[in-house]
Amino acid sequence: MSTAAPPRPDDAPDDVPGDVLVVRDLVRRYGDLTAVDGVSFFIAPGETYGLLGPNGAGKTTTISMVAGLLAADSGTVTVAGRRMGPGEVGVKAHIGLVPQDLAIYPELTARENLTFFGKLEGLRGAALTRRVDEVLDLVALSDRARDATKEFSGGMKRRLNIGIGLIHQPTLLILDEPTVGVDPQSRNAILESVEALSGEGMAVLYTTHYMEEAERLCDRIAIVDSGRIQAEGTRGELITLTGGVDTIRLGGSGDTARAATALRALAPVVDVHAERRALTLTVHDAPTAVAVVVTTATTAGMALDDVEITRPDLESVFLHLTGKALRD
Ligand SMILES: Nc1ncnc2c1ncn2[C@@H]1O[C@H](COP(=O)(O)OP(=O)(O)OP(=O)(O)O)[C@@H](O)[C@H]1O
Repeated sequence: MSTAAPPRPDDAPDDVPGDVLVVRDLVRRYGDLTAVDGVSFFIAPGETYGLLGPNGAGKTTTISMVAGLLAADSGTVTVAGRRMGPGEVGVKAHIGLVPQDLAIYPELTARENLTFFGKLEGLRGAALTRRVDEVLDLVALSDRARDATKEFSGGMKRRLNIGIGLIHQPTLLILDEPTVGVDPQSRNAILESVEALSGEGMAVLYTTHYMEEAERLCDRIAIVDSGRIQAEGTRGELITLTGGVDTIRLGGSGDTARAATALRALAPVVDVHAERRALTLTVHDAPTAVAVVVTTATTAGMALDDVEITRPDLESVFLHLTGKALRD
């Protein structure tokens, strides 16, 4: 299905000194399955980088290797200039990992949980209290700080889980599908927290299978499938891979055949598909072209009752690159 060449294949990333994370040629096999198959990317300070792909694409396996929880079969991970390797405690101190599974104590309050994990990270006294307050604020749980977390909603527990990952002020925050199964209010709070952290200069590695989240949060996005980065870039760069054409659907009655002929002659129009009561056009830059399209169709004798513009999104990019839908 894929026709366009990906802008950045899995060869060496064009990282620069000062990048928070540099991943080169990571490979991880489980028996015959290559779960991660030569993944390379980098993240600059203040950048949010997304791994967008369906379940089983290899996202969790990749971040487990980045966080030093899982050994790679080959490839390297460098965080804040230091190579991840066995026993590399110094490197791990730069990383805040927020796993999919919750790691909180239900009998403790939110504040007690954060204090406990803060102590594990070596924080004490006033610095610890100050950091716990900051984190409670960041994940929007200040007003529930004294409540036992067993009473929290799933979304609030997720937010606390993120707070725990942040307690030691990591340079790199890794979030593994942090909004799966949470209520819309918590989801929004999570997305706002990530935006705030990024605004403060934190580098974020964000995995998701939600296109909308990748589009909203990520400066650059890697489209991941079958253990490989199929394409990488900004949202705009990725969308050009689909050919960059939009769709305008004209619904109505009248002389659709004559309208189709007139529309085909317009410069922005790539193709016209005619049905009895509708025309579907592929066009360049639909928002600009729509006025002349409507005028031309009307002048040719079509009475319009509906005009709909569809622009390609990351879902279209994924489909274009892999031949599959992002969500089954
Ligand atoms: N411990 C393991 N043993 C065997 N196979 C595994 C193991 N962990 C992951 N896999 C396989 O590796 C592939 C990638 O899994 P991974 O969890 O990294 O994907 P993912 O993109 O994070 O998806 P999900 O969001 O569902 O976790 C899948 O085919 C999965 O079944």
